[in-house]
Amino acid sequence: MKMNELGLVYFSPTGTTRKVIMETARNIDLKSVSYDLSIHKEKKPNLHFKCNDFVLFGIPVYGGRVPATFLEYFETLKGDNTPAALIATYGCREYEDALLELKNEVESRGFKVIGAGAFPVQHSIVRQIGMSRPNKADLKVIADFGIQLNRKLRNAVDFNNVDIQVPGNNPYKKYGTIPLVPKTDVNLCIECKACAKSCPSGAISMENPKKTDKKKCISCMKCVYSCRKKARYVSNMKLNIAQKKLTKVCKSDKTAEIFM
Ligand SMILES: Cc1cc2nc3c(=O)[nH]c(=O)nc-3n(C[C@H](O)[C@H](O)[C@H](O)COP(=O)(O)O)c2cc1C
Repeated sequence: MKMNELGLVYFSPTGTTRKVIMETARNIDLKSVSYDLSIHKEKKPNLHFKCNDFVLFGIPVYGGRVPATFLEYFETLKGDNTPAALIATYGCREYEDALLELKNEVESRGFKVIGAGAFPVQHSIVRQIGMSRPNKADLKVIADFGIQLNRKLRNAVDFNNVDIQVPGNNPYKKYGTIPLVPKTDVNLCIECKACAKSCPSGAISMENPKKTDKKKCISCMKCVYSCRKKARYVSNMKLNIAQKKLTKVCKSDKTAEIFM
């Protein structure tokens, strides 16, 4: 099949999903165009792809699901029987219904899923879990995923008979609320507004970046990671509770699962 362009459509508040998607893309022989949907946009970009494009969709798993904020951008997403592959990164607990939900969402908008991968990585809330993952060995597995996709694209005449199965249940898990809204240390904050500009859900006030709308915050931790003054933080008490809970259910040595 003569292919055109590689579209990278992803949500990556703390950068891990981006790392995984880039490593995959590096092994696909197509010119790529990135759509980072983890930056709040009042106006949604038109995400229209042709039948000979290839699209990699990348998400972090939130509560066993696709982040709802990412799906808001799907209003303007359209494929034309466009081949696509899915990447879900997760913090070594479980990815539950996330891959199945992502597959159903993209296929209902004109894409044909030809491969998928679930990759355990460092947990963005409790960083001791899966610390420093993806590591060297993980990156090798991720690169190999890209190589397999590239081979599939080169060898196929069409993808009509491809039927990738991924784990998960439908109805999906209910979205839970995570009571971890980062705060601002007013003594460290210099009001540079970097957090407000980069918040994926527009929860931080542009006029007063020390103010966070608790209802809009999705606890993605982007503001905590991106504040150069380290003024954004989650209270130690709440973090300790999360750490205790998550340490029991996460396994830092989980391995990647590839569906081809
Ligand atoms: C709000 C929230 C919910 C999460 N839920 C899960 C989960 O259900 N299972 C899991 O294993 N990891 C979970 N994680 C960890 C992330 O999936 C993981 O750290 C991911 O790689 C972060 O991606 P990013 O660096 O691209 O933002 C969650 C993280 C956040 C912030």
